[in-house]
Amino acid sequence: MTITTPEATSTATSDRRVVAFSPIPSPRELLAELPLTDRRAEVVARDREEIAAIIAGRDDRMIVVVGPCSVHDPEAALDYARRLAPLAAEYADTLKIVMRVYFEKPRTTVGWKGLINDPGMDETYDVERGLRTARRLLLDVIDLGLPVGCEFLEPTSPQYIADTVAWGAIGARTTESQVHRQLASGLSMPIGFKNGTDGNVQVAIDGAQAAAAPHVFFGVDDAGRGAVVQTSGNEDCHIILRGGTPGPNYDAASVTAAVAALANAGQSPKVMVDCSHANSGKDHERQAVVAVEVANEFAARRAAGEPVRLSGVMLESFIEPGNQPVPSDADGRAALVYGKSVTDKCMGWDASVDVLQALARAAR
Ligand SMILES: O=C[C@H](O)[C@H](O)COP(=O)(O)O
Ligand SMILES: C=C(OP(=O)(O)O)C(=O)O
Repeated sequence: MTITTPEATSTATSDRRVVAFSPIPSPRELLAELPLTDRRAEVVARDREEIAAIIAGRDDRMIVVVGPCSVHDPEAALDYARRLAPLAAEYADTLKIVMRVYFEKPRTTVGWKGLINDPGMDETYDVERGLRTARRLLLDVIDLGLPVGCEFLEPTSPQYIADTVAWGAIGARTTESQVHRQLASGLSMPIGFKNGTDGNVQVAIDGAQAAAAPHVFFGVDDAGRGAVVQTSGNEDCHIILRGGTPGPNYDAASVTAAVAALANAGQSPKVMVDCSHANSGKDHERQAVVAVEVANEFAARRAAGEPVRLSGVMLESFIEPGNQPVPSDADGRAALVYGKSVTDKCMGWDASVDVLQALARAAR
């Protein structure tokens, strides 16, 4: 790899704060090395269609996006996928289970930005290894029969992985960003826009509306060249209620308000509820309470013959409950607890099984 230093490229006014440029393989090269294959492509396309049908109200199952807050150990993530796959098959008549396989973490200020950015959690930022590890894991998860859900954060990273992804999210910190709305307009899978960290739901509705429109913007092509990107717009967008600074927003009044605002904007009057983040007060044990509450509302409305307003839920779940700090040195990395989040607190596996069962019961 040739690292270009600013001395080689800078002028008196450019790159004064850039330390280095480190080239990485083009998307085309990585996809050739780790191909999706026709068989997996069929599976991804079918999963995307099913998820889009639920969002549009043509399929009355519930989407459940469940998995770790972030992937830091691909082995543990695959172990989790092996546990989840049989449940996804068992509940397939009522739930469309999608595994959260999140590689890009938006930070409130600074912190570890995820496996693609720093796969060793050692500040070596081996992005090439991160991309390769991420893509390998995505293919392995698909091979277990699970659809994959990712948050898209870096505007060019989707070129390396998006062909494998059945559902995507734009996070609370970027939902108002034009760059991310443009990106979503060209992505091939359904996309959920989170409400803002301040609790503003309208920005998510605006995001979904902006992403449904065609856009022209700067990007890179699959050879990694700078390119003008023209998109046709993504009609399969929806909003995700994740709570905010003022508190949770999964209660009936908040959902009613969001559904009314969606109808006003001409969008599908259905919401996904993120049971974690500000809806749980970042308390992983509260996620189960939130999930059961929203699922009961789902069941009650359906039983009363009223329109169902919930298209899905999101859960942060891993093998062990809680979280642990991102290690700061090699000793810390060696002492990491297997299957435990290094970002937000997650429900442990046993609690997750109970919640999935409760959701399936409610949806039935
Ligand atoms: O979901 C993960 C976190 O909530 C998000 O990345 C923000 O994390 P931070 O506030 O710890 O930076
Ligand atoms: C960062 C996340 O959520 P939010 O954008 O809602 O904070 C996440 O789901 O990992």
